[in-house]
Amino acid sequence: MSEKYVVTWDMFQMHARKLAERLLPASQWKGIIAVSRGGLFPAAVLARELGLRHVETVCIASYDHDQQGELRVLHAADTDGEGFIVVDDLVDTGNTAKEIRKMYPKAKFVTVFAKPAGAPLVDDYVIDIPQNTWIEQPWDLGLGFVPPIARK
Ligand SMILES: O=P(O)(O)OC[C@H]1O[C@H](OP(=O)(O)OP(=O)(O)O)[C@H](O)[C@@H]1O
Ligand SMILES: Nc1nc2[nH]cnc2c(=O)[nH]1
Ligand SMILES: [Mg+2]
Repeated sequence: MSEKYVVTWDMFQMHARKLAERLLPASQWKGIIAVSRGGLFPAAVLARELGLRHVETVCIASYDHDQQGELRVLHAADTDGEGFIVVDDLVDTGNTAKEIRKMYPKAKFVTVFAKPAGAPLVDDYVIDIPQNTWIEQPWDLGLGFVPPIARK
């Protein structure tokens, strides 16, 4: 990836809240299925904003680099997705989204960020990100010392 897009916690929360607004009225939903792990973060925001307390997970692990695209399902919520919001933090190639759609055909599948290859696979998302850009999520970052510009 040639570019980087750094996301802070407050921007993430702001975008996730915008997603929540588009999921009103909340009464239409039985609950949320978070695509763990990235989807746990927007799921918490949606659950809070929409007053939903039924939160399930689908736990997916990607294989090694030499087996790119292969996914292993470690745990799945037992439903066809009817009345559920399935949420992930982002869609990139769309490989994860394809698998999720097969598992929960009746759910509404949303993400906070979407790159062009994956965007057609989600029902809604908030922020467009170019395909060549790596999204740095706040839970993968930490505060660190930055040396003064003038220091040699
Ligand atoms: O559209 P794709 O190319 O499939 O990529 C999107 C997926 O990649 C990331 O998860 P990752 O597999 O890194 O695992 P994690 O959520 O446990 O960090 C992200 O949270 C999405 O689930
Ligand atoms: N953090 C992060 N995880 C990803 N998984 C697939 N694409 C991305 C990305 O751009 N950022
Ligand atoms: Mg993920």
